[in-house]
Amino acid sequence: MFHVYVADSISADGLAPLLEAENVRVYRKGQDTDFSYDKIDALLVRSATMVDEELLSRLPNLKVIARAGVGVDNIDVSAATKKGVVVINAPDGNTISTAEHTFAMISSLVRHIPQANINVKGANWDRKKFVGTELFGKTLGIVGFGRIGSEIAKRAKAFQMKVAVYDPFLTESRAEKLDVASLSLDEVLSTADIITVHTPLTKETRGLLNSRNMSLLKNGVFLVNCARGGIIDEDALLENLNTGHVAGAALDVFEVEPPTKTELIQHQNVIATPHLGASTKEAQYNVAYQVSKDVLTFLNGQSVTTSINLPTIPKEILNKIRPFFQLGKKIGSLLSQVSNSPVDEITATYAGKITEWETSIITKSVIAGFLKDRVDQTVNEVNAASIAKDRGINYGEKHRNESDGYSNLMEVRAKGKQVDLTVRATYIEGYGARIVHMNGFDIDYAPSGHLLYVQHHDRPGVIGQLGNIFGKHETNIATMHVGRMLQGGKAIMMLSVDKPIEKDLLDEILLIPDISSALTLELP
Ligand SMILES: NC(=O)c1ccc[n+]([C@@H]2O[C@H](COP(=O)([O-])OP(=O)(O)OC[C@H]3O[C@@H](n4cnc5c(N)ncnc54)[C@H](O)[C@@H]3O)[C@@H](O)[C@H]2O)c1
Ligand SMILES: O=C(O)[C@H](O)COP(=O)(O)O
Repeated sequence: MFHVYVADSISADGLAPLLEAENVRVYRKGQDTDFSYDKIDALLVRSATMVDEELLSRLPNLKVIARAGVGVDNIDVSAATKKGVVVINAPDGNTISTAEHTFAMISSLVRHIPQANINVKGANWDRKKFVGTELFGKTLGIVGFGRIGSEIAKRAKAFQMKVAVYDPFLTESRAEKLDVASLSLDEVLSTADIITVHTPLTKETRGLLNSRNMSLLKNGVFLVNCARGGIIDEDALLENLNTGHVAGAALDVFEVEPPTKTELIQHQNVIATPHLGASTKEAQYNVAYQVSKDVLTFLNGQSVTTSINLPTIPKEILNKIRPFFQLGKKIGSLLSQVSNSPVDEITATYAGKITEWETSIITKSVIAGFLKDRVDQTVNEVNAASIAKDRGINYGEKHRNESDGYSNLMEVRAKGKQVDLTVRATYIEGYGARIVHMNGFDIDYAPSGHLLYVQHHDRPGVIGQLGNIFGKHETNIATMHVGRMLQGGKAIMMLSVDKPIEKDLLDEILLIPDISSALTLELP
């Protein structure tokens, strides 16, 4: 049974996939109290809950954090990553609602609708006080031209506005396709009549509009922030509102929520909403349904494509690489068990069809498999890189053309001062994963279950003696594969058996004169 804790107010209809799943129990904050933090497998939040190191330390069993929305600035993603916790979000479920809210804010701002509404409700009729500005023909500056920014541009076009955009990641072809002028930030600031920001909040975008560059703004400009508090510096904004350089501001988000800067909120030319961009029935259903389905998929052992801290791989490709991903874990574990001295470098080399796909996640699975039994914490492809770094293990990957006749080939080399191990493997559709090479020996075996790895001399009778010992200990040999370089030279053997190999059996095998080493291996 999986335990899911819903920490913020999330649409109950959208939670249906989790609520209806037989292997999941959902606990909602304030409603269900019969749960313990140490059992929670998945945590669902919006922007209210701060998922910091302290909260993470109270959730030792946590596997996934789901943000029912876009912004993950309330989640310490790097702390989650270190703990091997996957972070997912619902990137497009609230795009339309937020774009519509932004446009409602722009219209309200330039026509003073909120102020006029209060005026009329106060039994006044001050028509002269609320003379507005038309949108027609004006330039809308959009800073951050992703999902929401581009939806706003479409709406601005319908109002016959010109659109000037700043986004360092915007390609020329996309700007052309959406018929917007792609400019520098300073150019947007100095030409637009209304400016709206739609970037995530990052260290680069905090204070993106600040006291320095606000001097470039046109006199009488309107500013809008429905993205994240802090992208427009609030102190600089207040100063420019007070001088009248900025004619008005529409704010849905604040540096601190609820906002504490009363002078800014109370300013007669500021209109404000309490972080309502995504607050529609439709958006809330969309984001809740999207993350519920993804959390369920993830808990049931399948991969998801909306992860923040894993490479984003399309589902069809993910299905194709899944066998290699599993094989990567096995190879990592095999190398870890075979190497008896420290490894400080792991290199995965890919050849064949597999090089057409994203291989970085497979390399991370190799590292996770290698580290799994060596560290006292959860290791998976999310935190494998940071754990490897902490342990001084460098890793890398290469692609090469020659695949030794296999349609796909994976080679992993683990090197240290006293160790240099190489394993090659392939995956054959309908047949499964095979290790085809180990440390200079060609071989062919399935890497799973209870195995015995033997290094010996290729002499008559070795296999017979070994078989007798297994028979005496009533341990059935399921498969046996032998590899040698030269007749009568060094050779290796890989046996798979039906149950774990006991110590006294192993000790007897080691007494066979032509066997130089024998190592039991357990693979997933
Ligand atoms: N008010 C709300 O309720 C609400 C709702 C949804 C999203 N949001 C906020 O809006 C943000 C944008 O959402 P989205 O879905 O459009 O995200 P998105 O990822 O599709 O778009 C963000 C864009 O910002 C651009 N960008 C990144 N760094 C930049 C920089 N330094 N300068 C200029 N552009 C930069 C990116 O290239 C990208 O195109 C979210 O991160 C979230 O914080 C707020
Ligand atoms: O990033 C988001 O998705 C929005 O800011 C919405 O936040 P909310 O889920 O708290 O409304």
